[in-house]
Amino acid sequence: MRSLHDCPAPAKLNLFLHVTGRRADGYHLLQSVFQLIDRADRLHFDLRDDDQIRRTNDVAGVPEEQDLVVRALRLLQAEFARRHGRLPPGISVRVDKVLPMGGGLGGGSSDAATALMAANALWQAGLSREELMALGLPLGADIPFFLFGETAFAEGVGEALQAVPGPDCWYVVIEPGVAVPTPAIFSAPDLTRDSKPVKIADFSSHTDSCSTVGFGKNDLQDVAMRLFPPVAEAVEWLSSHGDARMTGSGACVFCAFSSEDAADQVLAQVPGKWTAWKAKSLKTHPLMKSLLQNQGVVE
Ligand SMILES: C[C@@](CO)(OP(=O)(O)O)[C@H](O)COP(=O)(O)OP(=O)(O)OC[C@H]1O[C@@H](n2ccc(N)nc2=O)[C@H](O)[C@@H]1O
Ligand SMILES: Nc1ncnc2c1ncn2[C@@H]1O[C@H](COP(=O)(O)OP(=O)(O)O)[C@@H](O)[C@H]1O
Repeated sequence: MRSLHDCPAPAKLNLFLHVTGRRADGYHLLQSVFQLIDRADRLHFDLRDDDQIRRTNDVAGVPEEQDLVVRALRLLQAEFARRHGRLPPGISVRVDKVLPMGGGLGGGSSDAATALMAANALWQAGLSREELMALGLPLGADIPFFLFGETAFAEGVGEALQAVPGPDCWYVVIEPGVAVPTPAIFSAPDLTRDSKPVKIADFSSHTDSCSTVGFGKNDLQDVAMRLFPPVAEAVEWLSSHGDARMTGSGACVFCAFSSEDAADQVLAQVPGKWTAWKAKSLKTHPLMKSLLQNQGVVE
């Protein structure tokens, strides 16, 4: 197998996100439920005749050397060399972006996770899911979740993951048109940093219907709304249709619905100044069966 084309890198939503403390190194301790949804970037991988890792297309705002995909592939290539005493062939990768950057949808992290899964299969590198998660974590706190591949209750900085049944919902997502830089939110003096820890069972008892998906809150939302008024505007508008909240450190805002029709009705009313779309919750990562478990990889 020399190629893997059209590999999805799905987005995530943080159904709630609590900041419960701060580590000695300044990173914040979180509790969150990460939900995969069926809106995705698409990545295409081709083995090369040399040993270079190259991105073949332009991605606005992301130079090749900084792309999490390129950096993840180079990390895995070095790990392969450490284990096998030789470099595996290089990879040319094309990254077709659909997910907005700085949107709180985890696009960059998901791209990197998909790249790790694809290269692990193309090189037959044989790393386990846990080994890939450990390799990806230094590049981004959300990368382990995408490799975990199912709805997860996350703690720590997002690396301590436990599977949890998520609600089966349709989501309307609004892109407010700003990119929120994560550091700006975490460094704000008025950020809530002392939310009381919750238990998985507290969340699980709220997952039977989409109207009760509003367990907890997003502690990053008030700061994001203050610093980025378009986020506040989108939250206010969507709140008139349900329990609207921001995902991650923003900027995207979402609301859950129990049917596609209900989502369509709200989507049709979203003011034209915003990009908005609907997405369905995913129980598992679309590459989970084929790549992560190394079963029947499709070329
Ligand atoms: C908060 C989440 C929830 O999913 O937001 P999104 O990125 O998805 O919006 C993520 O955990 C974000 O993780 P990640 O995307 O790796 O954050 P980075 O951009 O590396 O973090 C930028 C900066 O934010 C601060 N930071 C980040 C994560 C964290 N748990 N505590 C922090 O204090 C640190 O100062 C860090 O240097
Ligand atoms: N492949 C990539 N896709 C998106 N962003 C990337 C990528 N590689 C690096 N980045 C950087 O990561 C930042 C965060 O992007 P992203 O993960 O999409 O947002 P968020 O963390 O808010 O969900 C971007 O602003 C960009 O500078």
